[in-house]
Order: sequence, then C-alpha cells, then structure tokens
Amino acid sequence: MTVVLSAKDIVVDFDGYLALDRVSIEVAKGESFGLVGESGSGKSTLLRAIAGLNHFEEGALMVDGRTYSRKSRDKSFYRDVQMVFQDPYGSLHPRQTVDAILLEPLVIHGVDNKEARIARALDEVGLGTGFRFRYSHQLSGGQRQRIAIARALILEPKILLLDEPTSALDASIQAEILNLLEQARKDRNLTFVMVSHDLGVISHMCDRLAVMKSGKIVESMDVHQLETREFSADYTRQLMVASEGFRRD
Ligand SMILES: Nc1ncnc2c1ncn2[C@@H]1O[C@H](COP(=O)(O)OP(=O)(O)OP(=O)(O)O)[C@@H](O)[C@H]1O
Repeated sequence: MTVVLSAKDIVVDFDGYLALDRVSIEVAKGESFGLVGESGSGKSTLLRAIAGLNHFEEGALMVDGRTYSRKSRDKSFYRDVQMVFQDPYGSLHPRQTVDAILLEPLVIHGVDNKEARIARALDEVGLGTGFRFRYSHQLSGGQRQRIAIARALILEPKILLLDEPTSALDASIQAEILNLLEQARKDRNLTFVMVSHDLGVISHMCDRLAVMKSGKIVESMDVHQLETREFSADYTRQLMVASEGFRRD
C-alpha cells in the first residue's frame, strides 16, 4: 500500500494530562480510515494533532512523503490536509457570504481561476451557484455542512480529516452528507480519516478502523471484522452495543 499519512508514537500532554499516549496510525492513499472510542478517548485530539491545531510533544508525522514535527507545517501542508468539523454552525462565520467563505482559502493560497473553482465546488456539494451570495446564517445545518465541505475541497486536498461530520445533523440529512463525501472521495481519490461514535457510519464509510480508549489504540481492524464481530477487546464489543446506529442481525 502507498502510505499517504503516517502518525507514529504521537504523544499529546495537556498540562500533565496524557491525552494521547504513543498513538500510531498508517493510512493508505485513497483509503477511508475510521477512529472510534468512548467520549474523551482522544479521537479529536489525534485529528487536531495531525491537522496542526494541537501541538504534540513526541512522535513523527508524515504526510505524502514529508515529515512534520510538533507544530511545524508548511503552506503545502495546509493545502493538502483539510478538516471538516462536527458543528457547521460554529465552523462558518455567520456574517460571511458563501462566496467570501470559499474565496478565502483561494486568496490565502494564491490559487487562480477563482470563479470557476467556486462554481465547481458549489456544484460538487449539490448546492449550485444560486447559493453563492447567501449568508451562512441563512442556511440550514445540512447546507452549512455542504459549504464546509466545499471549503475543504476547493483547494483540492489529498487528505480530509472528518470529525463527526454528520452527528449534528438530522438523520435524513446525515445520509446525504455521507454519500456526498463518499462520492468526492471516489472522484478525487481522496484519503479520509473519520471520527464517529456511530459504528454504522464507520461500517458504511471506512475500510479500516482503530478503536481508542484513554489516549491509546486498543484494537485495529478492517471493516469486515467489525461487521462479523471478529474483535478481541471487550471494550470494542461494549462500544458496538452502545452504538445506536449499528444494525444488529
Ligand atoms: N485543549 C485541551 N486542554 C486540556 N484538555 C483537553 C484539551 N482538549 C482535549 N482535552 C482532553 O483530552 C481528552 C481527549 O479529548 P478528545 O476531545 O480528543 O476526546 P474524543 O475521543 O474526541 O471525545 P468526544 O467523542 O467526546 O469528542 C479529554 O479528556 C479532554 O478533556
């Protein structure tokens, strides 16, 4: 497999609290990798450490052949790695138009063909250019999350870090957003790292997953093993029972 993202022995310490204790993952190009675990187990901290939103004390991060340490990131990193957050209300400025939201990353990275890129991004997320001059406070939660995804895709990244991207949305909208993400991954050969507390979502979206507990990975498996319940840790079994979205046969 061609590894596009490797996080090795990552340690994150918040003032003496060990939030990540030597966590390692390797993700192949084009793969969708899931992170599951109880609340507080460190899933978001791992995504944020990869994204450069958290420092990490120890460990090595490799993205598409480049090595990054602690919080050092170059401009190409911020183009190649994009994050979509859980809360589409908090992640978009309410007084900005959709146009301004999508223009900002293009200006920061000095990208040309701005008009065409904005139009393409809006089409890709199923909204169209009619939404271009609306304010984000005029949009529904699902529409906002589509804009957040368009903003992430507009720089043509290689990796999307998805932190519970649908858990703040109505069940009917969740499936639409997941399908949209899946289509974008196929069309662009994107790589996903996705956090979800819903094992049904992970099973639908991911190829492999890691199970986290207390800042450590306790089990890694492919999605087939999840579906056939071939896991070794009792903790994974408990998570499965607790996950409302997981279909039992
Ligand atoms: N900035 C911070 N300062 C101090 N502690 C933090 C900080 N961010 C996270 N933590 C702590 O680190 C631990 C891991 O948090 P994290 O948000 O990664 O968990 P999670 O698995 O994503 O949980 P959830 O599913 O509830 O989002 C928690 O105990 C949390 O309180």
